[in-house]
Amino acid sequence: MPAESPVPVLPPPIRSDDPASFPASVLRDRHPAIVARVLADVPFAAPVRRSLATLLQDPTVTPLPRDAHDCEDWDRWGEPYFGRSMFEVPFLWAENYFYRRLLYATGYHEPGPWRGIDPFGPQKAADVPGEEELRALDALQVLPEEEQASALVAASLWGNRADLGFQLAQREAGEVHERVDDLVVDDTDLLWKHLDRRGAGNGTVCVVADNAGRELLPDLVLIDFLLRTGRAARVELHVKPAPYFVSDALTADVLDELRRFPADSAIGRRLSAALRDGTLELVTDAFYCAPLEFPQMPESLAARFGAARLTILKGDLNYRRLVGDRSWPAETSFLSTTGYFPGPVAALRTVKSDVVVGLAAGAAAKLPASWRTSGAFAMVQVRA
Ligand SMILES: O=P(O)(O)OC[C@@]1(O)O[C@H](CO)[C@@H](O)[C@@H]1O
Repeated sequence: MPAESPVPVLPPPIRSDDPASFPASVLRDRHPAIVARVLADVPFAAPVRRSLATLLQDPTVTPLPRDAHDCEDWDRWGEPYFGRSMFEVPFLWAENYFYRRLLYATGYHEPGPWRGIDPFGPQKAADVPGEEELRALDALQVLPEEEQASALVAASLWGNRADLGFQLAQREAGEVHERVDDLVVDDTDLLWKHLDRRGAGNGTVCVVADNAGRELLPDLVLIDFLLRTGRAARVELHVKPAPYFVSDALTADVLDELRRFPADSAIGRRLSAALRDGTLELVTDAFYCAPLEFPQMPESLAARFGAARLTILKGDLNYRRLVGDRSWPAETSFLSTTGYFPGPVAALRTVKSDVVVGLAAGAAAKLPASWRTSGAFAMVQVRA
């Protein structure tokens, strides 16, 4: 570890026990709004509606029912927390637990007619990119390569606002924030410099996706650019194995998105061909829906990231899992919190939760009070 990046003292994990905090508002206000929307969108029968209501009424963390296929994993992960309130356990853990219980209630994994039905499907379908967005991204191909590169990073970065859980909460609270488009850390040049250094790693770029729809579309166009310009010999697109945080992308969402490219779009055709010949590989892992952070990733993922030229992590939640969902002082170095990651890593994230590292000294104090949760600010951080 370089001298300027000593291993920082670990601050405590973020919890939701302060009623005035952002995490408390997520558990208290956002989760019920998410459940209400699922119940409005999908005609689930009474038992499902009852289980979802119970989940909201009683915040006590309990083991998963014995017929859940992964109950033993959750027994292990939940052991320190069973019997406690979701508001007292680490925030990241509590959120993961909420989504897991929601999927259990709707029978997503269980044998039966509702197996594999995405409870957030109707919301995802209602928020798809329009023809205009597709055409605008398509049109970038005529620009000089450098301009395409910066436009695509910006599109992929700001696409991260397409987070339906976040939008739902803002609408409920009547807070639609002004879109300031401010980058509080911008390592974009470093990102391209690293990718231009051909020969680093095995030529693979891993993209760990976040939201489907409006975020996934620019991600796919960025992937096409990386492949088309030789900045990546192959790309792995990592998606969630099950519905998660409302709008997170699944394999089915990638396929839906590819179908949305106009028939005359070369991008759509190239991406489908890349999937067929393996230069674009879809990857998923149970880790992505587990209440864990990247230091706890399985060997198989660590090996992929370790061999890659670069891993691009999209979104707020991946950021929290990368640096640790803790109350870091904002000036903590990005390098020191990501030193464990097995290969070069870039985070593209609009700031939608309290966790932030890598800011210049004094920079946070100049930002508006709600800057960590408004979604108006963003960061591109790279550890090459
Ligand atoms: O990962 P994403 O889609 O960028 O954001 C996920 C998010 O909306 O969910 C959490 C609160 O539930 C926060 O981390 C963040 O605001």
